[in-house]
Amino acid sequence: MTIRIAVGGASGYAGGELLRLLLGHPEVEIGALTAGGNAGTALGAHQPHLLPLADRVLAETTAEQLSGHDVVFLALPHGHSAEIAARLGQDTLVVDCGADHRLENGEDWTRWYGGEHAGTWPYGLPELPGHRAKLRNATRIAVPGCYPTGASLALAPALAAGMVEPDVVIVSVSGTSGAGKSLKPHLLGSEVMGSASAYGVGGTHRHTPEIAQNLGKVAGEQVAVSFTPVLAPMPRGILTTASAPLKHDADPDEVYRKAYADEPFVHVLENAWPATAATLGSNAVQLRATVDRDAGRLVVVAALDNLTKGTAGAAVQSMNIALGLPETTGLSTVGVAP
Ligand SMILES: NC(=O)C1=CN([C@@H]2O[C@H](COP(=O)(O)OP(=O)(O)OC[C@H]3O[C@@H](n4cnc5c(N)ncnc54)[C@H](OP(=O)(O)O)[C@@H]3O)[C@@H](O)[C@H]2O)C=CC1
Ligand SMILES: CC(=O)N[C@@H](CCC(=O)OP(=O)(O)O)C(=O)O
Repeated sequence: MTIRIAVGGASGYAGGELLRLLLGHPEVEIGALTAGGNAGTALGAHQPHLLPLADRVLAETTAEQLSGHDVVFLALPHGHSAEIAARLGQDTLVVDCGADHRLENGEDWTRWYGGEHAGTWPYGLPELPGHRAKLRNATRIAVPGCYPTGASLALAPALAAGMVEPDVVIVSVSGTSGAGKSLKPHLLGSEVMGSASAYGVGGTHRHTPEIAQNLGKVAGEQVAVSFTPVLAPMPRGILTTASAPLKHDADPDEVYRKAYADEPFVHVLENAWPATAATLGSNAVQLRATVDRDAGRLVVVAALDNLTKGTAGAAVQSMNIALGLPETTGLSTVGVAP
């Protein structure tokens, strides 16, 4: 079977990671590649690591350019996917790496992103209960945000087991590629190098409602989420530390190992603590949970690559499920270290 794919936003970080993974996918043929202002230039000028595609010329991001493919990946800024998807038939699988279709509550969307909600699509985090089944045969998929992936996988097993109170604290350290390629004042090299800085402090980051949505479903009740993102001087990776008050005593190793026993991409570590370097370029999430007895809290640490499992890897994994391919096709769990 040859799956013809197109990538909207191929010059960006998420688009580049999608193409890196898709070049290694045995069932895929790469069709149209599009961009915004960089349309008309060669992909090699933006993605020098994607040598086999270096001479491809980027087209404008329009539904016409993206139509005629089996799968269209959209790695565009927020707000661009609904209009394009509406003009691609339901026989095309559209996988949106942006946030437009992740939230279920339209009021949440308007509060956190502004404007009208474009609707909710099946959510590309199959490791959360109930999601894998909804991805099978889906024709529209919303890829999770990079922070919600680590935070949700870190806390879901404990909340599902009733082990902790629905009142969680999450601090996630992210590499700079999480912010995309466009120039942002706080991301100038001289501001970022040699310094770690918190942002979106005080419950103001737009991933907070997405995390609360995921955890609330697992817990079966509303979960209070305090989330603080931290920018760190590294290109890729997210290290999340999550904690919650213990409700009853249980062995976290057992709870977490059981929850993820059949998951090919979630690795519950036994001897080491998760580190971002070990997940670079891989679709793996490393996790480990423990109990801080003096504080009466569960503490979980999770590491992933924001561009792989945090975006493009989740997109390819979700495509595999939707098309009935083995879920791990074209995806590696081998990282790069040191
Ligand atoms: N980076 C990450 O870790 C994650 C990113 N995402 C999401 O993926 C999407 C892409 O992010 P990322 O790759 O980081 O961003 P980048 O800024 O690196 O890339 C954006 C891409 O979109 C194109 N683009 C920009 N404006 C327009 C426009 N008006 N019309 C058409 N195309 C346009 C750009 O083309 P050009 O080069 O011509 O400007 C580029 O190809 C976003 O929605 C982001 O939120 C999700 C999870 C994690
Ligand atoms: C380091 C950094 O800036 N990270 C981004 C999160 C990127 C992400 O997951 O993107 P979505 O916009 O698709 O939700 C941020 O905090 O906005």
